[in-house]
Amino acid sequence: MLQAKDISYNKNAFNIIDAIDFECNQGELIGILGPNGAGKSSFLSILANEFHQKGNQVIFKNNEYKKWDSKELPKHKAKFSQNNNSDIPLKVFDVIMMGRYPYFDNNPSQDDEDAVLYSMKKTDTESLSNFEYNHLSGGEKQRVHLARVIAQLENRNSNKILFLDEPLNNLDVLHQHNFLKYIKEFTNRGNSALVVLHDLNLAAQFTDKILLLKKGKKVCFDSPINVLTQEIISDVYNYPCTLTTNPITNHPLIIFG
Ligand SMILES: Nc1ncnc2c1ncn2[C@@H]1O[C@H](COP(=O)(O)OP(=O)(O)OP(=O)(O)O)[C@@H](O)[C@H]1O
Repeated sequence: MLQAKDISYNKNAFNIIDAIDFECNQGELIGILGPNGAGKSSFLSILANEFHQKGNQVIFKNNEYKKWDSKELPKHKAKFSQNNNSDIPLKVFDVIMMGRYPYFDNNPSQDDEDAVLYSMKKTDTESLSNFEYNHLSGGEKQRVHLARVIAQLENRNSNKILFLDEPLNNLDVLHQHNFLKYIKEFTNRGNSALVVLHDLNLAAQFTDKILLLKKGKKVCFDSPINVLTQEIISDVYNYPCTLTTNPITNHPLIIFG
């Protein structure tokens, strides 16, 4: 559903992304991992059509982005970015409703209201609905923006894609797990998700494949069991680690130190 070939990105003669091939199939939850500065956010932005460079070609559902109708595209793909505006003088409900702007001109329909209610339920933000967004804690603000992107893709289209850049920042353990469970449910319905993560153990538990980056280059792109090895992880992160098996989930469990 998403193909990218030979993707590069340079700024000020610095190779941020260096000739990466990438493919995401329908229904996959792919983790993008790597140390600080590896190029994860930049690569996600290229795949999501936010950063452009001549020669890069990204095909989404058999079409280049430029061939898509600009009003239709936001109903098939949504992106959660790391740096969301932290000062929005609106109630929480209205901030989440921003995700529905592609669907209406002046007044939201019942479908739009339902999509907001659904996304609030999935992010545990229902009780915040009437609160001033600006008064929320960091983790609550994060959940509101996650609700906004969930609401954006709440429609009858099939084969949708979510781009999530560090969606778990500021979330406590309950909300981290609940959000990833929701993303798994979303991909199990035939949609796809690309998620930049720093927590390797959550990546081991929830993703189908991991793209591991270092200094703008692809180190490997494979199933978690093949990527999360002691040799690869201690080398890429430049820190010693031990691999064992999570006794509850049976997924790889990485212990650093
Ligand atoms: N406009 C720019 N000009 C020069 N360098 C840039 C620019 N944008 C990003 N970079 C550099 O590109 C590299 C990759 O940045 P990016 O944000 O994609 O990394 P990341 O893997 O997401 O990092 P982190 O885990 O710290 O969020 C960094 O070294 C960053 O300093």
